[in-house]
Amino acid sequence: MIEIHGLTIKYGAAVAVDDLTFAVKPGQVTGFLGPNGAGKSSTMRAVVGLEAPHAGVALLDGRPYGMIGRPLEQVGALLDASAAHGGRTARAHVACVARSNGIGARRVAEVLELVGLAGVAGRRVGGFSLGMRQRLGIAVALLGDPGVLMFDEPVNGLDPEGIRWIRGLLRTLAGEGRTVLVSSHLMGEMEKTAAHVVLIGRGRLIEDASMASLVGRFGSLEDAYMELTEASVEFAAGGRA
Ligand SMILES: Nc1ncnc2c1ncn2[C@@H]1O[C@H](COP(=O)(O)OP(=O)(O)OP(=O)(O)O)[C@@H](O)[C@H]1O
Repeated sequence: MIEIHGLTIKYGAAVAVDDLTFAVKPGQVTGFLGPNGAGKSSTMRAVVGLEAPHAGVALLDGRPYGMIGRPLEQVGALLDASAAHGGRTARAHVACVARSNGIGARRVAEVLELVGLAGVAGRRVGGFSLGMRQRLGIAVALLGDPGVLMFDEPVNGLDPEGIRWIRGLLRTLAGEGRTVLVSSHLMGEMEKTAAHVVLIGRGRLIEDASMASLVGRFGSLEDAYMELTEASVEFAAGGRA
């Protein structure tokens, strides 16, 4: 379970996340949606201690990230697919993270197989496509077999097979009773994947509802999104139709 209570994150004078409160429950995929700059990544970063909130807290199963032992076994996160060192091989990258968390070589091979990179594990990450890097980031997120998983725009750069694979993976992870939070701008894909939606705009909560209720009210997730975010879009090319 992820609990966000009154979370406020500022960058200088700019408020990126503004008194945000919501909970992400285990056993279902929760889509984390909102326009560019809404504060999704900042919120996810706060959950894993990469942002110091101005106010409020982000809790993992009741405790802040800094208070949990063996963090990789509690929470896995894909936040930035470009985070891996380009000069390392995929296997070396995952093994390096594994070693520093007391995780053995067998699990390294397992997660590389799971994300479809076993055949290229000896290649340098610098030569990987965006989709391959996403898969590598997902491998690292899964390394500790954590109960909480966060994926920031994981389908970016993935081919259709990869997008379908992610959909199945997220559903399977949630079906195993894990807490799964995933951000995306692809409404059609989210409608197929998530059972619950947290929608934010300008750092504030707009909607926290089941997918079924949103689709029931608006006809589709895209229509729900367009209507509910109308007042919160900061960047719209040529104005909004
Ligand atoms: N390190 C930073 N320094 C300054 N401002 C930042 C920083 N990170 C994010 N911001 C600002 O905070 C706001 C929220 O950004 P954030 O990346 O959390 O939004 P997002 O919802 O993930 O957006 P997107 O959908 O475009 O990825 C934006 O206005 C952004 O410019």
